[in-house]
Amino acid sequence: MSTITLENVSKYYKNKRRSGAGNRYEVGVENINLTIGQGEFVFITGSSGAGKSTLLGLISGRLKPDRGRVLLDGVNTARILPWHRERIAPLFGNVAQEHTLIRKMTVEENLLLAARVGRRRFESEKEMKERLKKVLGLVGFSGMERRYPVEMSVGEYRCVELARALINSPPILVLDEITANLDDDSIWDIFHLLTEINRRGTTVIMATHASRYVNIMRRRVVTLVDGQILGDVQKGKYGDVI
Ligand SMILES: Nc1ncnc2c1ncn2[C@@H]1O[C@H](COP(=O)(O)OP(=O)(O)OP(=O)(O)O)[C@@H](O)[C@H]1O
Repeated sequence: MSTITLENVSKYYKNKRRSGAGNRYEVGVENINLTIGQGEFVFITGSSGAGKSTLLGLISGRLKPDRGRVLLDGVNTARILPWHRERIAPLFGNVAQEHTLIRKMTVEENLLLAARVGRRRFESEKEMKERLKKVLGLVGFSGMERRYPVEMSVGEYRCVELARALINSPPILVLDEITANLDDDSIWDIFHLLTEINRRGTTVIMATHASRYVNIMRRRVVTLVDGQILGDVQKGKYGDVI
């Protein structure tokens, strides 16, 4: 079980566009206080540049806060010694905004690579392949092990990335804009899939612009504006601010 807590967390970037006496730093997020319990389904919303990707990076440990603390089950992740960081990585299954399957590898090769470098210990190659079959079945991709990324639609590609994120059975999924550029049917398929994964106990944290779907799903909605949380509403709607 993993509870994520952010206490007064800020993240700044060096401002590359600075000219003359402008700001030296760009705000990624500022003074974020947020707790997400195991098994929650949370949408992170906000306009472009509001800080969604930064927040997801801080949650999954990809980014380090400049101020404040990120706690996992009460343990400050900054205090975890480098050689113990590998304990954090298996907690998160990530799907990034960019497409990240390896083009020259089949679906099976992509997923097995993630299983081998992931820190979940499979007892045997057989167990790993059984897990591969299971996650491909879950995303509706049974029997497609030999396909290459170029042979897939964007929606199928996203499902395979989800399967890859799930192969090591992480308790938390962190998803950044994974339904961008998908047609309605594919978006629905992914939301149904995520609902099912969440029903089985996995925390789902998802940055999205898909307002229509957020409004239908009625889950917790965290709204960011200029790097700050302006809304955090259970069974919320897109753009709810409190
Ligand atoms: N690597 C970086 N270097 C400099 N500034 C950055 C960097 N990454 C993000 N920023 C800035 O931090 C702010 C928040 O960016 P972030 O990508 O987290 O927003 P976002 O809500 O995910 O946006 P989008 O919906 O466009 O993906 C923006 O002003 C952005 O320009």
